[in-house]
Amino acid sequence: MARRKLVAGNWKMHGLAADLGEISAVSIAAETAGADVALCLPATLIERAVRAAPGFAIGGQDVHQSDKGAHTGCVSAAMLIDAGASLTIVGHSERREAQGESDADVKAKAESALLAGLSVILCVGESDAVREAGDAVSTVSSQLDSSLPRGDVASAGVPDRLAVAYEPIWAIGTGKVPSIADIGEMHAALRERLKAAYGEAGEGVRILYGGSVKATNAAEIFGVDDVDGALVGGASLKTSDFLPIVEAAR
Ligand SMILES: O=C(CO)COP(=O)(O)O
Repeated sequence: MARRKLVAGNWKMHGLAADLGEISAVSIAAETAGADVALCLPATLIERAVRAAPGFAIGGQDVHQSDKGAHTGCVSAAMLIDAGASLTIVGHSERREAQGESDADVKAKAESALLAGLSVILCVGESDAVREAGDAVSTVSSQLDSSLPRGDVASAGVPDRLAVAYEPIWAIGTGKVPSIADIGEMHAALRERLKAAYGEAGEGVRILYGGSVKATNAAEIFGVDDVDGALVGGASLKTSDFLPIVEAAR
């Protein structure tokens, strides 16, 4: 099945008003790109980015599972939408690790975001130790099984508004990338899990690769079956690094 590629940048804890020019430059290039393009920004920058780049897909990096309440420091899906966001990341390994988010938390976050009308990039990925032990595919498959939105929420958001990002933890920010064969094996396994969860609709869910994606390796990674785009960290911060990756997805 032909799926349009999605190249999303995750700015993590980077980005000030001085960087709005980078965002508007990406948004202009995105108008003629052969792929969908998005930037997931710190919450503080979302509203100004939406003003600087009208019509461009701006996202958050996390969302709380509740609509509102006594959750100091958290942001709800309604708040992201209110700021002009159209998507959000959930389940990034940096949050799973540092904030102790479980698969059940990630599932609840994805369901809350989809119900509110956001698109979701749901991240999964294995540690170095799991990869070394030969358990990467089984571990990440079961992580996906227990993080995926289910029930009525799933049918409202699948396949158009859900993407999965496979991000091996050991490849994030390290310059290390799995072999092309390993990426292909993992993405094929995740496609099977998506079809098991959603039937044929699982064919439409995009599976992104993330972890040290650069202009120099993007084209080869995008050529792998069931790689439907990328979630890019460090190389999304500068237009000059990011746009060649977007171009490689054409
Ligand atoms: O974590 C990532 C994107 O969410 C990947 O980060 P890097 O592209 O910097 O390795």
